[in-house]
Amino acid sequence: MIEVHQLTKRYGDKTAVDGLTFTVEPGTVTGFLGPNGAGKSTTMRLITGLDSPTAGHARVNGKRYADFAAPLREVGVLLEARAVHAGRSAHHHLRALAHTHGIPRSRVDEVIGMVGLREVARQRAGKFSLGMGQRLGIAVALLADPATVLLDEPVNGLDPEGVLWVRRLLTSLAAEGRTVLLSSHLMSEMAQTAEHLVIIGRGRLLADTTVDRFVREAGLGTVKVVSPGAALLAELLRGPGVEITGEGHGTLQVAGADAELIGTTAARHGIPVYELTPHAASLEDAFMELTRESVEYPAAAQGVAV
Ligand SMILES: Nc1ncnc2c1ncn2[C@@H]1O[C@H](COP(=O)(O)OP(=O)(O)OP(=O)(O)O)[C@@H](O)[C@H]1O
Repeated sequence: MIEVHQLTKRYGDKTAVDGLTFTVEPGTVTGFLGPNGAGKSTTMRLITGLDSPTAGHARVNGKRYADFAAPLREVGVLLEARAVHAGRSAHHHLRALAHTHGIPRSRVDEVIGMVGLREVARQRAGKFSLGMGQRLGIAVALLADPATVLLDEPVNGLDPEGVLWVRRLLTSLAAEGRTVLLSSHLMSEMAQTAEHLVIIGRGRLLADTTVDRFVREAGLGTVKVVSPGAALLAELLRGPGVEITGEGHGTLQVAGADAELIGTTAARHGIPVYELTPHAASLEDAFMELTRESVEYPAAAQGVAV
């Protein structure tokens, strides 16, 4: 389990992490989301002892990272891929790490196989593609078979097969009862991999919830209605919080009312309905809605004063 309590990190005038409190439970993949500059990498660095907090603390399984006798065995970390000596081979790099941490050599071959680098394990890592570098970084994180895994943008540079592989790997690590914290800007990927979400903006906690609940509670879903009585139905449905578009072609897009309410209203007034199709919002829609105010570097919208 990862516990972050009132964690704060200031760099001069800049508060990168601001009184952050959350817990990452074992057994599920937790997605760590936030716009650029929100403080995700800083938080991960604080959890893994690469930086020290200005205030508050972060603990893994009840201990500060610095207090672990063999941290690699407790927490596997992928923060910056390619932090490998370019002249070394993947095999050499992993063997050196295994040697200094008392990990058996057989485990090196095992993780090389797990991450799919067997063919290139003896080549210099400096020649690796971005995706191969990511795979090596993941191999390092898993080398000591840790119970907690933190991965910052692990699918960065991976091809679709690689992305699918990371997804399966992370879900299986969580299913084994491990604690998995994953950051990624790829919302569709996050929606398929993570079960739980911690979302931050400008260093502060914005949401700590499940993916399903987060998307549902964003209330951005719409219902498509096809009816010869569309205009009358729209009139009946209109009210506070209900937004209706697309009238005039017998088709309505209704936001703020669910299919049950729409169907019941139509039935009560004897209006025939040919189609009633709910469209759930995506994680991306819900994320954009939540973080609209917290975007550190907003893109200037064309023709709109910002
Ligand atoms: N060493 C540092 N010195 C000064 N400011 C820093 C330092 N590290 C991070 N920051 C600032 O702290 C804020 C949070 O940065 P961080 O890299 O943690 O965000 P992030 O959520 O990981 O962003 P991204 O999604 O772009 O990777 C940013 O404004 C960044 O410029």
